[in-house]
Amino acid sequence: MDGVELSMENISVAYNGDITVLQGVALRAQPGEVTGIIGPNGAGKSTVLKTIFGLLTTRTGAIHMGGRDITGLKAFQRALEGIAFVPQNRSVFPGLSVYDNLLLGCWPFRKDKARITRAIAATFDKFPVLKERSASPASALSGGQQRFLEIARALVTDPKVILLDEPTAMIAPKISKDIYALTRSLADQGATIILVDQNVRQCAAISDRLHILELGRNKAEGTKEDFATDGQLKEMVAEWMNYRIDV
Ligand SMILES: Nc1ncnc2c1ncn2[C@@H]1O[C@H](COP(=O)(O)OP(=O)(O)OP(=O)(O)O)[C@@H](O)[C@H]1O
Repeated sequence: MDGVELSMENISVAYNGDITVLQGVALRAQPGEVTGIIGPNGAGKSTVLKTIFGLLTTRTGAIHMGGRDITGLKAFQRALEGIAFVPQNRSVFPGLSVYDNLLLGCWPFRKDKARITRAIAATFDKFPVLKERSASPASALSGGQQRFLEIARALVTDPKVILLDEPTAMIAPKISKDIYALTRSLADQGATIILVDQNVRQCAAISDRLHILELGRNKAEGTKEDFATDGQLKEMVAEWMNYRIDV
């Protein structure tokens, strides 16, 4: 997987025209790395991912992908450029089969039948349980399997940048471990991963770089080592998130 640098500078976003949620947020994510975004409820973490994917309009600032300004692109164009988004809320189509759910993920290249065949075969190689359940309605899968289906559906486009919003929320610990391992391995294969997670411990464990948001603004950022060695950063997270990051 070939990732590319994804950056946002001075991004401000408002819901419904006047509820300003992000105020001048900056972020940089590199290929081969997991960039974790942490912060309290309502800090704007999900809004950052939705903004990168093009679901919300920016008031100020710019988003660059591989050095190219993508601020004006619509979501489907960003998908074609290689951004994939796995939203926080359940997003499988419950009445459709596993196969058809994956087929919908191929929508950006729907005219390229050969690519669709290759993409779904590769997905089944990576996720054998989805192959076994290919004809089952998605609703018949367990919660963890549905989560894997959502991630697999995002991966069929062979994305360069993968946005994951709380991928282990409401998922059993054993499956969560597999999801974190998959996230780490996607980065190790070269993808650029941006992970929003309430689980500070797990997020810190698999991230290379962390951004802390508070009330729609950047509060702190650094590598995992910075957070483990810089006394001020370490204390901030320890006090406020009730968790001490150690390398
Ligand atoms: N569709 C919306 N319309 C209006 N306000 C919204 C909308 N979605 C989110 N907000 C508000 O924007 C702010 C940031 O929300 P967001 O979901 O980005 O935060 P978050 O850091 O991801 O929080 P959480 O950890 O609770 O998911 C919150 O105050 C939230 O109430």
